[in-house]
Amino acid sequence: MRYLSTRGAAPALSFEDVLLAGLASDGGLYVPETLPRFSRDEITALRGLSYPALAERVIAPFIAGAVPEDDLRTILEDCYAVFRHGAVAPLVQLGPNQWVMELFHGPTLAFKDFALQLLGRLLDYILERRGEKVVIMGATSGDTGSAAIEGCRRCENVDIFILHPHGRVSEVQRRQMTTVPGEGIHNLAVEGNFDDCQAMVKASFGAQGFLPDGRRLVAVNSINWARIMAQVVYYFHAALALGGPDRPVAFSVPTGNFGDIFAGYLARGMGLPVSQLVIATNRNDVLHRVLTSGLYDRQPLEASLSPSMDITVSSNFERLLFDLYGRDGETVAGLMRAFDDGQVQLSRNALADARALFSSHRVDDDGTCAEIAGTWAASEYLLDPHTAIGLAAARAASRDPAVPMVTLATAHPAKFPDAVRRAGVEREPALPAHLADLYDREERYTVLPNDLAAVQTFMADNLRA
Ligand SMILES: Cc1ncc(COP(=O)(O)O)c(C=O)c1O
Ligand SMILES: N[C@@H](CCOP(=O)(O)O)C(=O)O
Repeated sequence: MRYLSTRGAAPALSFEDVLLAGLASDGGLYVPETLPRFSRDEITALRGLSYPALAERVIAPFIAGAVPEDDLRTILEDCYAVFRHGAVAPLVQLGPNQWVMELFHGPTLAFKDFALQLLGRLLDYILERRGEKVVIMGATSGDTGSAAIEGCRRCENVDIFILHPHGRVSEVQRRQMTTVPGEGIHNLAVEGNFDDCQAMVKASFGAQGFLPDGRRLVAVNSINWARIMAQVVYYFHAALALGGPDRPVAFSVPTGNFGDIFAGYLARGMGLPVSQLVIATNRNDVLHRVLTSGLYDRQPLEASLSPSMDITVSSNFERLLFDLYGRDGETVAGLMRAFDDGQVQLSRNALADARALFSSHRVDDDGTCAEIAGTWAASEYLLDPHTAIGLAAARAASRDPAVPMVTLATAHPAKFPDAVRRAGVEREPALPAHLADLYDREERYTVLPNDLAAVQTFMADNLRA
């Protein structure tokens, strides 16, 4: 299996090199040259497998022998053993054919653990084999940061630098990142927003000369292909649990960087009968606007009750554009240049194809609170604000009522107690036991100006030997 850059001008790489590369040297994102395809019988044969065994079957074609079978099995078993629910990703029914898949039973209480537990272990394994040290640089609007730190903190061969927008993540999210002890772990609170942090990460991948000793950056954001690959698995898990492949399943996905829903798009491309993919956005609705009008444009970022989705430059949309434009890297590079300058108008064909693949819905803060309150009143089920957006979009979507609709529950409500309170729900969401003393732990982070040179200087000065 080889991986191609969406901008067509970087060399094709193997899985191992893609894992370590993050962003392609031409600024593009890596995607597999061909998508593995499972027949209906092959999907049927996946029924009843444990989560790690299912993960092994789904991702083995992408890893393509970079990790020997037995080692991959051990890695996957270790990854999902740390989840606090026997089903790993349990499904909860909230109404007729209305389900949520709880993706928040990992160590940091968000869906990011599914991929970052794996990414950390794969990195550890491969860096040890190569005898190499790397520098992890990531941007977070709240959840990727703690999941990356938790997934990678035991890796001997990495220093970790996570940029978050100062004052724009929830207190629980911040404490989850900043209370993890470790000499090689650095949290940088940037006086800007998530887009600024993400732009600094991408710029740094493009010019890594600021790092001493020829060290290289590795990405933990969903620009790293391994993140997306791991997220494909839970679409299979849900569909198989609800009667697939004999029955189609629909998904509603709270969306920001377009990584999670892109994994669903890939699952469909791999043969899973996915009848519908609903893009659920908050007020930062670039993806809803592009599907509505075809105009992919940059708008100012606004803070919302769902801070993890406060993103206006949606990285993985580029991976979809690559497919929508016939996998023509030069065209995608041109589109991304135009987007960087302000806006892109999708062609009539690309827009029609995008609309055939996805529907979309925008939910503002009032709609988020109404969904949290309504679901609590109807079912005594507590939603976090991101999942609430997904569920509100699932209810609003025009759909076949005979097809199960699964909303991805991307975070635990205890990460966002303020939003739950604002929704008028009196039940205080409790943190699980392993985080019960989170507010007593000592925090460590550095506030930096919204300035690339300041961030890069801090990184270079604080690398371990
Ligand atoms: C809780 C939560 N829900 C939804 C999302 C959106 O996921 P994606 O960026 O993959 O679209 C994020 C972060 O990205 C998140 O942290
Ligand atoms: N919502 C994310 C933002 C980063 O997205 P990623 O999936 O590309 O890592 C977060 O919580 O940090």
